[in-house]
Amino acid sequence: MQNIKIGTRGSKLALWQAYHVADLLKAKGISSEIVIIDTKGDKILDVSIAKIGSKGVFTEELEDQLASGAVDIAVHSAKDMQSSLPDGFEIIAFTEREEVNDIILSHKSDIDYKDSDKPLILGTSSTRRVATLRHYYPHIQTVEVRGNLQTRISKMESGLCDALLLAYAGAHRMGYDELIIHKLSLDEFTPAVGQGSVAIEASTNLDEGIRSQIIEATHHEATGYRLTAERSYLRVLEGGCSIPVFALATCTDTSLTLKGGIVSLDGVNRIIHKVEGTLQEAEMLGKLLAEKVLNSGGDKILKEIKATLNK
Ligand SMILES: NCc1[nH]cc(CCC(=O)O)c1CC(=O)O
Repeated sequence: MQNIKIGTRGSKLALWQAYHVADLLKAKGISSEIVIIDTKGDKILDVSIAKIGSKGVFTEELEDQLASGAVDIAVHSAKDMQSSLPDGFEIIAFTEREEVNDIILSHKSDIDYKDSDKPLILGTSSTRRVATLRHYYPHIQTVEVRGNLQTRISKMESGLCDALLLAYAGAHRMGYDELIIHKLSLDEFTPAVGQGSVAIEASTNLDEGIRSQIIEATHHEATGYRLTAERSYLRVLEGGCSIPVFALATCTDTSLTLKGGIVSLDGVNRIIHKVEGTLQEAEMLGKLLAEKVLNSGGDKILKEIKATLNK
């Protein structure tokens, strides 16, 4: 087996993910090396992702390297991946998912976000989190904080906000467990599609033997079914990471439950539905959920969101 070249962004979280994949490969006796690639999303730090346009800001440059064969696979946060990949690329594996919750992270341990008498400023850059806060906790003020986790924490320390609203997976992987002061409920803060899993992307021209060995070493089957359902939902909503849609699939050995919906940017309208079926129906369940959400007012919310973001 040749040495697998793993393409990744250079942020600390991206490198954690790449080394995680390298470890999974190594456990099956496959050697690899990590190749760092700069992306547009890494370079443009002063414009919100929602404004750059989410399509491929973190993936385009990686795909160029996959296409040229300079790297064999690219590793991404599954959450940051478009629901439909450009022709010639595919996700070949999803690693076992981490806990999917959103969390509040702060040096101040006395933050009670449910107490509407206490002013609170939360830093986040996700439209889903902002809209969800407006829906459940309208007393909380939000401020946009971008950049990697280390940058966000230093912005918080310099007083931009009291706390950060983040994914548990990223905070945990970066070693910030001690600063996690609240774990948010999955019913309120239903996560973004794919949150907590690492996706492995390849060119459709990747050698079949190499491809199957990589899958064998890294793919987690239950996570795969869950993300297939969630991503199928996202594909219909055409939601990149800038649109506040959310979905979370859970599964047993045979069955799959998919809950998800959409929330208006002002937080006023939040629609959520649940569908159930077998693991093999994952793709169909995503479409079924999308149909339910769109038919119960989601179509109107989606239209409003797109009109606002395109302004
Ligand atoms: N959008 C940025 C991003 N992409 C993946 C993670 C965290 C790790 C994960 O959810 O897989 C984060 C940070 C965050 O949302 O707090």
